[in-house]
Amino acid sequence: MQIPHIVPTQDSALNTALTAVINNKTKPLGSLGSLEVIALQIGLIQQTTRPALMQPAIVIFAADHGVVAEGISAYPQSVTWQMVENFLSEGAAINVFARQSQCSLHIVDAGVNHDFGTRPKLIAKKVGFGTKNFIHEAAMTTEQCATALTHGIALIGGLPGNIIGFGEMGIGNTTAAAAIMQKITGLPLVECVGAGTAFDATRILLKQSVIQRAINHHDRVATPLEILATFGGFEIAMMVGAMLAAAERRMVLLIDGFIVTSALLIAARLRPEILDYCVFAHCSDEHGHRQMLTYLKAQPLLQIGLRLGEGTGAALALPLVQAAVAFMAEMATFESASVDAISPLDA
Ligand SMILES: Cc1cc2ncn([C@H]3O[C@H](COP(=O)(O)O)[C@@H](O)[C@H]3O)c2cc1C
Ligand SMILES: O=C(O)c1cccnc1
Repeated sequence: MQIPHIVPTQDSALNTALTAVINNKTKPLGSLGSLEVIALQIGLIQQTTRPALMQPAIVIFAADHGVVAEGISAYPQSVTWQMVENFLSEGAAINVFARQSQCSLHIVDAGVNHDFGTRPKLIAKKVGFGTKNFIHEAAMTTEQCATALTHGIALIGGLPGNIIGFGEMGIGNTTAAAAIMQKITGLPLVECVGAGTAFDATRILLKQSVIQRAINHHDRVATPLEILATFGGFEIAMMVGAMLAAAERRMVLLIDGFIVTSALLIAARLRPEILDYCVFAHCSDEHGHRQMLTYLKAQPLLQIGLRLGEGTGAALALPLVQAAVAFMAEMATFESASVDAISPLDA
């Protein structure tokens, strides 16, 4: 398997040209805040002073986790496939928000512990019926990890647009994401473990001790791909492949919450240039997400107490990203609108 090659977006001449376009719009300098940062970023990604977003898509990667046997989630594993059914019948939060943001939604079975049969609307990329319990053995084999990455890479070729939001579904995956976070960032485990779907302190303590035992058990695991195969999930590995391929294709990557960002931690360790292509939709209320974002030097767009996943933060932030590109394309300049620009004394 070939890890996609990603080109850094930095280009000082284009940066200057884009900054001039942004600053010539009829507004005080810098007054559109984060939208200006995103407009500049997308101009650099698309290598143009006239960026445009087409056919936005959100892809939900679903899979199950063997570590649920340790009681780390408040919900049973069956919820994963039941929620996939809910996505397919358009009843989940992400269906509502994707409709509202007018983006297409794609659901991938990366490794759910359920036989869905043949379903036209479900993208069947099942690597296995859930991962192994990583407290005893690696969650997946090296081959399964490579297969998941390869499927993720291939999926991107089937998308017509130039912006992709990442979402996930998998009972137990906040435990996998917390383990990945600890291994990649080196932060103390207590900083990495949050409640997930649970709300009782006892379960958080249980999660911490399960992950600590697993980390001790797999004490030689060090490279990003080893970390992914040992502690990850099929949906997380498939997201890593899809993220790398999307950045290679110069798409905008809309990053959702805690689990999606854990996939990005792996992708960024493999290809640091990927961060040039990422827009961070929100800061989740999941304990640990803020620290992950700080580690990646990321500025999230929203902080509205979300802790759901599914790509809901990405769907909600999409209109803001579209607004950034729209103001570049549609706002008048000081010259075209005959508005007096900044006076030379203050310039
Ligand atoms: C009904 C329901 C819908 C969800 N949609 C996303 N998640 C979120 O919660 C799960 C992770 O939390 P934990 O690690 O505690 O199991 C993931 O499936 C995530 O996408 C859901 C969870 C539930 C219960
Ligand atoms: O931040 C997230 O994406 C998240 C948090 C809790 C549960 N599921 C997802």
